[in-house]
Amino acid sequence: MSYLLKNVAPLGGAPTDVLIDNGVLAELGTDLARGAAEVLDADGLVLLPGLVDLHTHLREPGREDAETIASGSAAAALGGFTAVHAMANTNPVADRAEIVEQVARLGEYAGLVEVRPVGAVSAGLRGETLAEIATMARSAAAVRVFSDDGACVHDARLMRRALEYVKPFDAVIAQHAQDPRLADAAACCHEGEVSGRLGLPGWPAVAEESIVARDVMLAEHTGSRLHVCHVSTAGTVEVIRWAKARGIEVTAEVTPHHLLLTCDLLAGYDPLYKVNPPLRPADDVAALRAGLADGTIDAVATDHAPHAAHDKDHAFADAAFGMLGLQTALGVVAETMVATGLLDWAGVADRMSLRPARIGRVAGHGRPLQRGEPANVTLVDPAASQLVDPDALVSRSRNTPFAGRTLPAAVRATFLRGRPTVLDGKLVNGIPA
Ligand SMILES: NC(=O)N[C@@H](CC(=O)O)C(=O)O
Repeated sequence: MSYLLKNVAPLGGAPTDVLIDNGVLAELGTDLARGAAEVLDADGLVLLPGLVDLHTHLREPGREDAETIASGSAAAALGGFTAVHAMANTNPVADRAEIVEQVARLGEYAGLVEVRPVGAVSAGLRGETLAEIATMARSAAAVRVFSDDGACVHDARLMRRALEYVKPFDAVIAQHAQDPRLADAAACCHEGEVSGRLGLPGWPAVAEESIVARDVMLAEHTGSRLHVCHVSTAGTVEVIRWAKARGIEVTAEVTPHHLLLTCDLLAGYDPLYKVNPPLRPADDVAALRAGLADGTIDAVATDHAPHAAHDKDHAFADAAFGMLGLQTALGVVAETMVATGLLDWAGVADRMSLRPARIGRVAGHGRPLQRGEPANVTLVDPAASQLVDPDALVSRSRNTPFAGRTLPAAVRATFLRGRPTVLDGKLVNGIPA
């Protein structure tokens, strides 16, 4: 099947026609002949390289009540993604070849996005001994991102070893930066005025910043690649800016929710706003936006963290950490970065596709929109808007913090290797069972 996108704006630039044929962008130009292709009127639509998420919790194996690889893949495709990285904090933990290979295989069966498994850094995410990094890197899943996300690799010696170990595989350590000695187990919100007012134990910003400062020095010492997950404070942005200026190989991501929401939302003790790292004050949000705009923060990553109602609907202190993100990410970025003039659509493509694909070494994704490139692309209507209705999301969970908000822009179509997974804003093959 081939598709002719009529009058589409690649990266928001001048309108042109794009022919998708044989899995690739076969032709770009004005007034292309339709031939046997199905024509999609793309007037006013922006063509982006398919979005790539560095940080997705798909919950399979182990918590299929909250999400499966198929349901999470469907949410991703509807959100405009063509590749996602499945975090390792599953049950069993993805700390060896059999598990990462199974995750990749289930992703292929679902066939909606490329599912790139993340391997654990430490065995069982316990932070004591290294996981089977080499066998995961050499396995059929060819893991290139390793992370204990949900837990910090807090032991400096283990972190140093992990950085050294991944280097020959050109892989990266994605660190959940949070010193467990500074952010104790009971902490559940930003430490500051808000934690005092609500009477909740808080996480100080320095628990994140001190680990990032240490890790960039370890990355410099080892000459390895470090990636900082979900940056949440202005101080972390400063440390990364300094490290990059020094030539250290560090990259970083920010989540959509940290770009939009502040800890003021916690006033009603609604557990939907409970997330790790926590929502921060407005000054931090402004610094995160500025850091993403100037490229200090390389990527937007969703940290899509589905939780079943029986884990999330509790008193604030007892509820699970995490928020859905895949289906709302682009809208939140459009609101916080495009509508504010901080990024144009080419900038969105860079932060949500090109750079994350490069960081994760995801072949065939995050490529320039040029003839011959794999047709992993998404069509966005920048003039549309979407009302977030939790019941309309295809995730198995409902824990979106954006319910009732109207977000700008809407994904109209997503193509994976030339095949549409989403058309007219709907899954081509319906919602997976
Ligand atoms: N980001 C989150 O709030 N939750 C994550 C893991 C984590 O605690 O970081 C999850 O797996 O639910």
